[in-house]
Amino acid sequence: MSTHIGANKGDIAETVLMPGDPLRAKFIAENYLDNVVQYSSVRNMFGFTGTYKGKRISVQGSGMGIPSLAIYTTELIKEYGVKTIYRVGSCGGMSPDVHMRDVILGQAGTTDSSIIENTFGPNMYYSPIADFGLLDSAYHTAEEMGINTKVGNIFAADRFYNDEIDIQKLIDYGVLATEMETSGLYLLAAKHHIRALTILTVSDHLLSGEAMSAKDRETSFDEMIRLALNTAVKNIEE
Ligand SMILES: O=P(O)(O)O[C@H]1O[C@H](CO)[C@@H](O)[C@H]1O
Ligand SMILES: O=c1cc[nH]c(=O)[nH]1
Repeated sequence: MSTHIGANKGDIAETVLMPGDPLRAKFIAENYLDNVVQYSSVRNMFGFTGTYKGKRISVQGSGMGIPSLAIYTTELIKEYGVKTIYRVGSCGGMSPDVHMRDVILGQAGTTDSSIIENTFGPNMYYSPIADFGLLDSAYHTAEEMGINTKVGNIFAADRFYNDEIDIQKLIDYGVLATEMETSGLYLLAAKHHIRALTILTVSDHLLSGEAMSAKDRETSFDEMIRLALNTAVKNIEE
């Protein structure tokens, strides 16, 4: 067991899908994986291992925000040997070019989180980016599956509710959508030399004010989940 994950060594696959919502983790495990075993319920941040198309895959909730994601990501890597993480999240569309239910591949993570500065110190503006191999693979897998994707910069916000930030400036600079984890995931992936990719579904739109229900955020992201799983099986080596 690690501090926040109630699994034994070997219980967790080298490839992990990581939604923020632990109930989305449960939904993915129950509806998409075979031979499922729940390895953790610590803090109700559920984790499961099963198979998809014969390949071993785990699903682990990360919670909301970079501090929570960083706990699970670090323990998955350091305690359980995880090598590849796909974040499967909801997001708020920012750009007029993205619409409700669009699937977005996070090429890079902009953030107002302190994680960059508390890693590199002041005056070093490190750019956390996706693993290019996974990004390329997910993009082409989506094409094969007939899923239209948008690819670009994601804003990982430190606060969900923040009326003090210049959202319009981020939109003007091409940021597609906002969520709360991608920059932290990509930074930690770089630190620990693992692969990571964020795949998102637009659940809200900041320009139109449209918003999905909590139940839809838990259960209605079929395209994103199948894309993540199909990309994952292509990138598992054994
Ligand atoms: O749907 P998940 O994966 O939790 O992601 C988004 O939803 C949460 C906010 O509602 C934040 O975690 C944000 O990043
Ligand atoms: O607007 C949104 C929607 C989902 N997740 C976020 O973090 N922000």
